Amino acid sequence: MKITKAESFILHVPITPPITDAINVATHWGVTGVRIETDEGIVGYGYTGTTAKGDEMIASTIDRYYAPALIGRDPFMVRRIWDDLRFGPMHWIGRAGITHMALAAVDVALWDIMSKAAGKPLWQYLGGHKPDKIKAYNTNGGWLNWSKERLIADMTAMLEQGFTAVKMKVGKPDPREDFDRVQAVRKAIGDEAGLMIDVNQQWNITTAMTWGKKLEQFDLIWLEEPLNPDDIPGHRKLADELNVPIALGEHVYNKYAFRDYIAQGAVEYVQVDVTRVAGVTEWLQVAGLAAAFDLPVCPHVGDMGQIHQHLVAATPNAVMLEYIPWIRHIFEEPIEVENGFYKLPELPGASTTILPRYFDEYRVK
Ligand SMILES: O=C(NO)[C@H](O)[C@H](O)[C@H](O)CO
Ligand SMILES: [Mg+2]
Repeated sequence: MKITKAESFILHVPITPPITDAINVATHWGVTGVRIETDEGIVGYGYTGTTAKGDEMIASTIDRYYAPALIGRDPFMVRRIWDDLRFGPMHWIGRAGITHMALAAVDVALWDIMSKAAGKPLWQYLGGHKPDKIKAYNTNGGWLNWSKERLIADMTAMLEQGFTAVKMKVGKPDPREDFDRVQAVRKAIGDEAGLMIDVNQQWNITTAMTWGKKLEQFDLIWLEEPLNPDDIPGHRKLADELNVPIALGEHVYNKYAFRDYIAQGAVEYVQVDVTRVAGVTEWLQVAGLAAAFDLPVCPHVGDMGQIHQHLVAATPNAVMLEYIPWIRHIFEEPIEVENGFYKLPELPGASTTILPRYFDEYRVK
């Protein structure tokens, strides 16, 4: 099989109503990726996820440097192609961020093509582990711009829909407000429901130690991204001294950085995201690294779950998956959560095929 064409795309899908966390304001989700055609008529789609900023830099990396290098290549040589692009001209200007996310999009498209050619959903092409469903937790009712009343209403509604765990954002200017909101949510949802909190990197070590300790009483599943993602020693200190597991990974870009976090005992839930590391090829390596340390993988959903549902279904130490439904409607086979569990996709491929009408409607480039 040979690649005959590779062209980037940028879609901006509205988020209604807009949401905030401690460091992001998102009015649209950026679906920036690549559509790859082959001489056997199989078309692959791969993409990375943004808050609809910087997409043009990712797209131009694909069009100017990655696409020309793909023409004529066999998609099944995916790992050789990964090395060639990773250590190509873009290596000099970036081993993370823009150039790495552009490679993620290309790599996902190649795994989409290979599994389509095999007539299998990616989770079966990789070798299935969970036979029919994977556990979900819902983030889409816990945003930092939600009023306390809306927070409580959404959290209880999501649990009534069958979710057994929900996540809320903290990181307000005054941590006492965070404490009050977490206390109110825990009171409203009862002691049985699972609850995670996500700081989105807003605290320093002093705030994290002080308020992490105070929040222990609410029996949290994890404390997510409490500090700057480059502060490994700080997260190690929190992992040692707080009685709540530390979760992070959505801002960790490659297997070496995950190695440092894992080897230094600075992470307990590994949230490796296929759209932030360079695709399926690198995601599998990080999941294997976590497995060697008996750590659970719970991916962040920069892809909004379409690809990660496959990866979690194929990975023994992947225990559950975040659910945010902002863009599911644009896909040929949208993620489907029923009674708190993702139903596994059946169509061949990585569930990245975008419906033409939405491709046109949301395309900005
Ligand atoms: O932190 C997260 N999940 O754990 C969310 O991805 C972000 O809050 C949203 O994407 C908004 O940028
Ligand atoms: Mg997060």
